[in-house]
Amino acid sequence: MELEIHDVSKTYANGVQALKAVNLTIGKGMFGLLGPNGAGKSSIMRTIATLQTPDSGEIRFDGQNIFANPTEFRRQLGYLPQDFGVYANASATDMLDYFARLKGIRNAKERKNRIDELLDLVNLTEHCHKAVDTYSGGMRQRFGIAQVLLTNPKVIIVDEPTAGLDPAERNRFYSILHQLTDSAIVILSTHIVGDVTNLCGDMGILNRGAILARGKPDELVASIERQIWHKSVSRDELRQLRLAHKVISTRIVKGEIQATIQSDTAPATNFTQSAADLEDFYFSYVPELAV
Ligand SMILES: Nc1ncnc2c1ncn2[C@@H]1O[C@H](COP(=O)(O)OP(=O)(O)OP(=O)(O)O)[C@@H](O)[C@H]1O
Repeated sequence: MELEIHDVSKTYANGVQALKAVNLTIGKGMFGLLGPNGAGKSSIMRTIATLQTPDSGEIRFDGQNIFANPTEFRRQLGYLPQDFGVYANASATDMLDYFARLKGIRNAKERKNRIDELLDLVNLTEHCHKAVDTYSGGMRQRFGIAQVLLTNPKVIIVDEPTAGLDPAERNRFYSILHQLTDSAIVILSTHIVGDVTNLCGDMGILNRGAILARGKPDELVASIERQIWHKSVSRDELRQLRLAHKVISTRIVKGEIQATIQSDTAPATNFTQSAADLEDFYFSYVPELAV
């Protein structure tokens, strides 16, 4: 099972070049597409979902160009967009039944069994008769996943699914996604580094429409090991540091500014070396805006 994205570029009518020759080959399991707001994550997700065509380049699933027969590819696809609408007052069961019919599951018993199974998977059985538009954000996202899974898709795309979820709901959502990775390609787009750390065996960093880094999270972190240094600094010191060093991020820790620097050697005395993590790797490619 393989999804190959070759040299995919897209410029919108307003002149914004959202994708610049994106190349990615994605296999079974959870792939994290990490990038800041406006990086182009939704653009690549919508393109894979065949909702928009690239200006140039090609996307192949198991060797077949997905745009040659989009209807056929969509049968194997589950797409959870960033914002998906729900019908006022309809219960989860009724909506899933409606979508299952639309997707061609004609046998009523088969539909009921599949819906019961999915409601159980996403822990919504006890709420299945309540109107979906009264659900919390986390419940809605779990409902969205149930909807996506109705037809056992082989390629599942989830666009920033954990934005706005509280930590408990986020964990719950992770554990549902995790259960899908044995049998499908799952592409998760997110700007939350922790989502990728916790879930993904493979990842890419997208910024300004281009893939900046690609690999297994552990290996990417290992590539900057021993290069990460911290120090608490004043705003003036921070300004000076930026002139001479690669300050990749700053954080307020106990009311003080803690600067993180990437360097092969100690930048100066009083810096503490620390173990690198995925957030450091991310910021080494996508520097945060100066505070
Ligand atoms: N339909 C569109 N028409 C014109 N410009 C668009 C369109 N969709 C996205 N863009 C622009 O393309 C760029 C990439 O947007 P995209 O939504 O793909 O990024 P993103 O990484 O998903 O961001 P976010 O995390 O904010 O959703 C942005 O500059 C955005 O304003």
